[in-house]
Amino acid sequence: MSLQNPPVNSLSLEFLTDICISVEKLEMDKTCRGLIITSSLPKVFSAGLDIMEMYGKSPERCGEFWRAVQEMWLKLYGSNMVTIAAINGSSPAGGCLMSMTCDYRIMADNPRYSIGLNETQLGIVAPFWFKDTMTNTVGHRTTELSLQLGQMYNPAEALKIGLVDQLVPEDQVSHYSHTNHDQVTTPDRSKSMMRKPTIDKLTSKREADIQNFVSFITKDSIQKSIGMYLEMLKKRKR
Ligand SMILES: CC/C=C\C/C=C\C/C=C\CC/C=C/CC(=O)SCCNC(=O)CCNC(=O)[C@H](O)C(C)(C)COP(=O)(O)OP(=O)(O)OC[C@H]1O[C@@H](n2cnc3c(N)ncnc32)[C@H](O)[C@@H]1OP(=O)(O)O
Repeated sequence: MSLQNPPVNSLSLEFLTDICISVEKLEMDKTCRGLIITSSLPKVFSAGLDIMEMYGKSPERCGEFWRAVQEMWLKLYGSNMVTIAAINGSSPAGGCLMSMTCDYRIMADNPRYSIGLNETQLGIVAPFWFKDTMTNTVGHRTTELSLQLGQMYNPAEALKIGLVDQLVPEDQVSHYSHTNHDQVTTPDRSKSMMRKPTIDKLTSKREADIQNFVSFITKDSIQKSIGMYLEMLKKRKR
């Protein structure tokens, strides 16, 4: 599955819906045992959630958006396929979350790329299931430090903390993700045994999580920080 939503593969409601439909189709295809997620765009795996979906939108629309974010996570984290993230560019926040849902992460060894949960930098708190996914990937202490600082990691740092499993030359990410994943076997009951408690936690709190998100994101103070962050993103470009 090659992500293609220019300019930066931000996860809008529409794009998330497309991703969910694609994963569902593959999941039902009995001939398909594995899924490699990568990006068709240069330099960016995914810029994470589309910030425009969280800025100036109605509570109803925000709720619909958040349900789609949850659905993407539930489908990928609970997938019965072998899943590999071929991270061929930067992958902040929701992009990092998406790659952490996979069984194995291969990243391009380019120091200009970064990956991590940077929500703190936007003035928001990472939702509990983002935190749980990271804890399951890199452990409690690293997650605590990482979330408090909104830390982004270059590929070497990401490998060191176990946020990615393998670094490969940039032009070989696709090759390695198709051929070099002996460490990942066909998902059996171990995968669901390891992930089920985390999945059940969100499933049982899904509606409350949507309500929390909507009331948090529509607050004036949060809207103001998101607006400032958007300005910063645009200025940084000039
Ligand atoms: C108390 C708590 C109670 C309850 C808690 C409940 C809920 C918690 C609340 C909220 C949780 C919300 C979770 C959010 C997770 C996210 O994923 S937020 C998104 C975070 N993403 C980012 O910060 C990424 C920002 N982007 C970048 O760093 C760079 O763009 C990137 C490195 C990806 C690529 O760089 P480059 O190739 O140089 O591209 P540009 O920076 O020039 O960008 C091109 C244009 O794209 C626009 N853009 C970039 N990222 C986004 C995005 N995520 N969404 C929308 N638009 C984006 C950028 O502004 C440029 O636009 P322009 O061309 O200027 O119009």
